[in-house]
Amino acid sequence: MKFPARHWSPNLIRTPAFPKHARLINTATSPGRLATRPVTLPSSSLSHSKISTLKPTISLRRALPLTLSPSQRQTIYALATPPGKAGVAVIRVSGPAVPDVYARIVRKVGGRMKDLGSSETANLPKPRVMERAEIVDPDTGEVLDDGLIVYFAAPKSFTTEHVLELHAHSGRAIISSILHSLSRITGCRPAEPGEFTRRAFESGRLDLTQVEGLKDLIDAETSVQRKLALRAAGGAIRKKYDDLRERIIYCLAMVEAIIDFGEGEEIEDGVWEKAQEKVSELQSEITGHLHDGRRGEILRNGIRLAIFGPPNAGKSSLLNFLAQREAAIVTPLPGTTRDVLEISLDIGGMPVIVADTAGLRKTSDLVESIGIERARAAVASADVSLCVLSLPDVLSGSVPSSIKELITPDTLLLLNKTDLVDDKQPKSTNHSSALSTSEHQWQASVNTGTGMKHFLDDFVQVLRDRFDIDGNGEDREPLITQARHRIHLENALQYLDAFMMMGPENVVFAAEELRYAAQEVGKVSGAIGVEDILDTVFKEFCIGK
Ligand SMILES: Nc1nc2c(ncn2[C@@H]2O[C@H](COP(=O)(O)OP(=O)(O)OP(=O)(O)O)[C@@H](O)[C@H]2O)c(=O)[nH]1
Ligand SMILES: [K+]
Ligand SMILES: [Mg+2]
Repeated sequence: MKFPARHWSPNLIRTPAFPKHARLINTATSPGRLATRPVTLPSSSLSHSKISTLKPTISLRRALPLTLSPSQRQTIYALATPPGKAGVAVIRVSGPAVPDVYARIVRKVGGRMKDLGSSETANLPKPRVMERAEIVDPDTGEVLDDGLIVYFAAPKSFTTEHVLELHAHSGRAIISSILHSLSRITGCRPAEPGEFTRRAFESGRLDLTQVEGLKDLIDAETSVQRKLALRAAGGAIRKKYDDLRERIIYCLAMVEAIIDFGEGEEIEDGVWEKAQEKVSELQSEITGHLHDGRRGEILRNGIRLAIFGPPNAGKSSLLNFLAQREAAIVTPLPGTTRDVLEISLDIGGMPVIVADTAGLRKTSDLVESIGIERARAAVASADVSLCVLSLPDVLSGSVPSSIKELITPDTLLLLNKTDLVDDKQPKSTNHSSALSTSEHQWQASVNTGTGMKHFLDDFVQVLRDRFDIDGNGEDREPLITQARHRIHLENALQYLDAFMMMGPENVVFAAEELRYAAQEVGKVSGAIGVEDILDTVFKEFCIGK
């Protein structure tokens, strides 16, 4: 079979914005879209075993969006700890002017006064060793604070540049005098939000999933979030995306071998089929990740739990019990709660955003009816819903059907006010088929506390099971923890789908699909440097990180 000459193929690429409707553009007139380098193949005939050593046209190395060489860069500084009165404040300085900064504003306690103003004569301290030092005004030599300093020599630092950390006492006047001193040293300027981390990324020390993990680690409020973030920051997620990308590139290498040599001529038959087989494996794997019930994203952002039910069932009382404070108004008047009240809680180590809602009933009150609409919307958008009913109402069959309709097998059901039932034995609610559909139900009394410990323990376990928190093993760890990852994986899948629809006669276009798929996966880790992705990721950071 003859294939078109391939020399034009790198110039013809499709705009990723329209994956379904191919549009060909020329990279010669649209520079920077896709860089490819030619395949170097051994001149002898190829066999399957040799294909694995092929160098495909996408570099496996991280594309560095570095624009300035380290020596051209400015030195940045920022307060790395929260501002305010505290024992210690850390001011971080990173960049080529660090030796100068050290020479001019650090003075060893008990040591000789240094020749202020000359970096040439600066004796930089031993890296990674904390030293007691005075921090002084660079012009007057006035002592600003007595603290500690630690120096990290390039490239063994977070940013891979020279880094100096000044550990001072955290007080407003001390911090501002040190920052002001730094501003007077040539080449130094205040850091932008996330700029230290951005330098770490640009130097290849961190990839984007690690950057996001770092941000999440700082923001983590529960142990589940911390574990998830630590895994990302440690590079476990990066490894998985790198692996996916390398496997796509392996398929691309096979397809490119066909383009260059033509099946049946110099390479064995069946290479096309082999590539299709591998791509189909990738398709189902990615589909599996996309159908993860948004576990990673939910655990990262918080499980949305909606409490709903008829008026006076004790929904707000339950919210207050979970929050351990009087967060919501509780009165004997039905229709007390009108708006959705959301509280973020740590429940059994999990981040849960609990929403208390207005009791559902027919009403002519305008405000209440808006509240009820919002309640329904909250239930519809929740990850987990918990229906509270009063047990006496259930036993007397007075639960309205409009509420029973909302109860599905996934709905958690708390039958409250057991204290109002004479016989304290748990009651069978089997006579109400709507209620028995719920797989998880408890009987308790929020007011007296009877049954509440059991409810809470069980409830935590249901959440842990539902979000697979105790599941062991790498495979159980969610791969997608950000909406951004999902978008890139969905795009990659579309390109793989497009590849699978092509026959060997379209081998050149098929290769392009794989190239795009690899590129999409690469965007997750930042292996493909796309400015707008970088800006979105880094703008979420605060200054000093
Ligand atoms: N006896 C008894 N009363 C309870 C129990 N739980 C809540 N109550 C009472 O039931 C009344 C209504 O409680 P709320 O928590 O305001 O009920 P709600 O479901 O939020 O009501 P709305 O906001 O009006 O829809 C209050 O007087 C509570 O003290 C319970 O376990 N036993
Ligand atoms: K009430
Ligand atoms: Mg209420």
